[in-house]
Amino acid sequence: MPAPVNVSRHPLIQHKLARLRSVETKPPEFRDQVAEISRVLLFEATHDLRLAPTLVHTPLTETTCQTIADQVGFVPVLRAGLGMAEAMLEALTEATVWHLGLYRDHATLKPVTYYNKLPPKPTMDVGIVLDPMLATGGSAIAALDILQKTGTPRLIFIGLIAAPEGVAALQAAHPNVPIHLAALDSHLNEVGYIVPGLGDAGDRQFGTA
Ligand SMILES: O=P(O)(O)OC[C@H]1O[C@H](OP(=O)(O)OP(=O)(O)O)[C@H](O)[C@@H]1O
Ligand SMILES: O=c1cc[nH]c(=O)[nH]1
Ligand SMILES: [Mg+2]
Repeated sequence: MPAPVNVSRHPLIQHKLARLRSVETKPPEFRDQVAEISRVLLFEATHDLRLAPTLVHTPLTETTCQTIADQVGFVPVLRAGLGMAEAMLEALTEATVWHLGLYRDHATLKPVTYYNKLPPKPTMDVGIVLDPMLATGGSAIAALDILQKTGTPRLIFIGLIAAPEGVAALQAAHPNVPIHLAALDSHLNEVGYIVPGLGDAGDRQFGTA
């Protein structure tokens, strides 16, 4: 049985997705919505990180609190994953960021790697691949293949919008990797775009359309 696919049911996510999808939404607001949705998804996706007891002095007394014991590495898939990583770093400031440059060839729809800042050996307990769009699944699979080779013990994928075709392909290639999403859409169109989707997530964040 593959790891679960979690599609957030949070009303705030639904509300913000409406703005994200709208063709009227310009890059500044688009980036804000990517950031806010990403932070909520991070909270959901990291619900089972390990904790360790830590002694804290409050103004009144000493008390034992819990702090995150797992070392987390974010792997944003450039370009579109960048906004997700920045937002998540604000929530989990101790995380490491491993940039991974992939683009999808327009003719073949296959991913092409152009930048890889991942470590050769495992340095983190949990590696989280970040890419807003899971379309054919080729880019997410390639990112997880590369991350898996580092020997990072626990892997997670967080995306904003997926097509059923991408989810099926990712589950087949990486059955142990949980998938966290804001929305699972209807299908891919004839040129591999998610429908209804939001268009090109990189272009809409950075104003390059
Ligand atoms: O599931 P797939 O079919 O592989 O498609 C998804 C990929 O396409 C987009 O990247 P794009 O190639 O547009 O690069 P960009 O982020 O630089 O715009 C998106 O951010 C994913 O990385
Ligand atoms: O719908 C899609 C598919 C791939 N990449 C995007 O940015 N959007
Ligand atoms: Mg793009």
